[in-house]
Amino acid sequence: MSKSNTILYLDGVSVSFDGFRAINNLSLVLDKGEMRAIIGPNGAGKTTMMDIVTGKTRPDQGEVFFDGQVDLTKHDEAEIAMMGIGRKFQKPTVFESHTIEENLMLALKGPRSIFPALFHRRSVAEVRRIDDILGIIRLGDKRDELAANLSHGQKQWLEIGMLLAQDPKLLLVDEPVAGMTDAETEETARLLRDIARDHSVIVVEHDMHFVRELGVKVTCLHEGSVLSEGSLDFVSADERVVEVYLGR
Ligand SMILES: Nc1ncnc2c1ncn2[C@@H]1O[C@H](COP(=O)(O)OP(=O)(O)OP(=O)(O)O)[C@@H](O)[C@H]1O
Repeated sequence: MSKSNTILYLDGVSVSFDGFRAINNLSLVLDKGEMRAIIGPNGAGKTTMMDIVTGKTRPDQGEVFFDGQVDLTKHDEAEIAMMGIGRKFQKPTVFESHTIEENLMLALKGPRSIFPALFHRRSVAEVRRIDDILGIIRLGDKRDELAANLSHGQKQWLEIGMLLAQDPKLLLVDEPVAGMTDAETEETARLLRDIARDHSVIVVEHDMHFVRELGVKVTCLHEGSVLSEGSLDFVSADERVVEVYLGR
């Protein structure tokens, strides 16, 4: 299969830990601009797959390409992040004692130290970029509030905003709606759909109501490989998916 027009291309990828194959001949292709939902039971290999993409774990075998041509197995975590793969872990890690705007400024500045990031004069371009991100993450009216005062769901949105501030091409988002209210969950689906208009996105999630709201192609992983792939209706009707995951 051709890699051109793909943002992520995994073919025949395997990785073992102490002889146990956590990822087993996994092939998964994400087109440029696509948003994909990844589902599957505990231990299916979802986190390990993301660890391989971000360079945290090296595969024993297989091809892992980003943006059609970059061989990710030849790069380390820091290089991969710089190339434009951003990852959001499940637990929000915002700077609680800083305002929403300061959190976004820190993210815009990336690896620079906190002091200059917070106290240098904001350029017009930076202010505009922060305005855009605040709009996308539904926190436009909370700019000067402390992050500590946000709800759990809003903290998740802020962290997604911090990811956007680094201008990634591909976002990996791990269980974004765990612990959110129903209203926040639905808003998160809309928010990610907005982001997916100009980014490629992979969302790992167990909440099937949320996955339905995303309205994208679904991949179900099981024992380190793809068990089923297609629309949510197709995947949920797959007896093997019902047996190992949905029917539980
Ligand atoms: N560093 C490691 N050392 C040993 N085993 C590991 C390691 N990382 C993952 N595993 C094993 O690999 C398998 C896949 O784990 P992984 O965390 O990728 O699954 P997951 O689909 O993300 O599950 P969950 O939904 O619970 O997050 C599991 O059996 C896990 O115990």
